[in-house]
Amino acid sequence: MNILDKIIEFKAREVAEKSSLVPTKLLERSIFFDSEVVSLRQYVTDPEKSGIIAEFKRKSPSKGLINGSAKPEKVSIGYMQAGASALSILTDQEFFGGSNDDLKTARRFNFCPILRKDFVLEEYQIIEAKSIGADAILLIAAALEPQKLKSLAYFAKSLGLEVLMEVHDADELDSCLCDGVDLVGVNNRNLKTFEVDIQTSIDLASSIPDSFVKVSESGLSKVDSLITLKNAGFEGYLIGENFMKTSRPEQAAYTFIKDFREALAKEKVNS
Ligand SMILES: O=P(O)(O)OC[C@@H](O)[C@@H](O)c1c[nH]c2ccccc12
Repeated sequence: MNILDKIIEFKAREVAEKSSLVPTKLLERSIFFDSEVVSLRQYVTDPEKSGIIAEFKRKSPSKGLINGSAKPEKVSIGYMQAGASALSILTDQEFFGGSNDDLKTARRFNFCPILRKDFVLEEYQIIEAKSIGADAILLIAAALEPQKLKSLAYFAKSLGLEVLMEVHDADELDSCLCDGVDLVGVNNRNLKTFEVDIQTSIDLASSIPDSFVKVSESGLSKVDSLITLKNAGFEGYLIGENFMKTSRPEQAAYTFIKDFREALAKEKVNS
């Protein structure tokens, strides 16, 4: 059984348990439930912004512990001050050390789009995402049957949430793309083998129709890679570990975004 299968199996049990303990009626009473959604799509494509979706991630199955002491309030505020377009907050506890509280904390301190990073299998989790203050959810093609992914995407839309659909190859893209999706994320990391290669994004770029915002995810640590991705049509760049592995993720984001902006300015002058 690969790691993705393991996560899905665990998550299915977790959701079944949670939904029997906390009914959706209760989730719908949250103060966040009726608050307005901040558009991830809009912030990522805003030419004034960097396009970087900065992620709060304490650990991962591929890297183990990444940061054991980071505080979501400090890091999320710092990420946004550094010039990130949006936040991605891991809420999976078992495999990534995250929590719904991390996302709620980020929500309280920031006005910006927040992506709930988790393994969504059921509508229940989408209602939950809304109840903790998320603006967008992730739907992973490798974790869902195409019909299920599509129906979850439309359900998210019906709650006003935006959808980032994650793919790893052309088959996933072809079978899952639908207009319930707002952004398409190409994961450079194969969730089954953990191999990382930004060529995955480059290869898929031209197959993603222009009506979807293109986001490249994972393994991004070099400004040069972002420039290459931008030239290939990507407007969003999801970065976690490169910031989180340092003792001050917000400072790492600041330096990286500053360097990215300078490199872009240079490119403009030279072209
Ligand atoms: O830490 P990285 O290599 O910068 O990657 C961030 C993000 O792309 C990664 O955390 C991620 C991409 N898709 C996921 C699905 C579930 C959990 C995590 C992820």
